Amino acid sequence: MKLQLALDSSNSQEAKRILEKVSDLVDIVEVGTPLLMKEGVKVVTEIKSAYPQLEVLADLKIMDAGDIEASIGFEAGADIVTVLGVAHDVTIGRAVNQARTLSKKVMIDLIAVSDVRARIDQIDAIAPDYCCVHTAFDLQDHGMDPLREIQLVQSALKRTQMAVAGGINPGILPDILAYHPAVVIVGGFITNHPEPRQAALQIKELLA
Ligand SMILES: O=C([C@H](O)CO)[C@H](O)[C@H](O)COP(=O)(O)O
Repeated sequence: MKLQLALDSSNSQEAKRILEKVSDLVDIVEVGTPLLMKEGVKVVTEIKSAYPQLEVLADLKIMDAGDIEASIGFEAGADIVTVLGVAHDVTIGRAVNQARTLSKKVMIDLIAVSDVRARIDQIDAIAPDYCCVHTAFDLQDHGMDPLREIQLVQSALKRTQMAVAGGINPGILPDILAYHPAVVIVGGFITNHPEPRQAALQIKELLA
């Protein structure tokens, strides 16, 4: 099981300071959407060259032009790019083809997919690398319970591995781990913690 650290700060200096403290504890570094929007894909290049041993994910949340936009992330140095599950199948397919050509990976983000039961089979048929059950930032204080969706997705996926994201902390993590996700994505619990390394160690202990 991999730990992905989501760097969602809109300031790359701050994001890099946190990464420096925990880089040995994580498997995948996510250059988050706010950071990409603010500073661009050059941050992906900078992080990949500073930490070549880590996988770097560019959270591009691609919605159209799957091959063109995936290439932008891959050419910047990303090992993985994200594509929205609400995008058309052809968009997902083009991003996945681009990833296959370059020996890279695609993670599909299920954020805002209304009928997950129906959509998950269609996405799995395209065989991206990961499919992420994602509780949106904006819904995290709305009492959302991701476990039903995690169970549904885990039981439906045949060709694709499951990732889980959105407000993950040590309170909910044991319940999530019961469904054996391939990737656990943690952002704010680590990055907003007064001691990010302590927070990451707490998560690592639970993953072990
Ligand atoms: O993808 C994310 C969100 O949509 C903002 O772009 C976050 O990286 C993801 O939710 C993980 O962060 P936390 O919810 O703070 O753990």
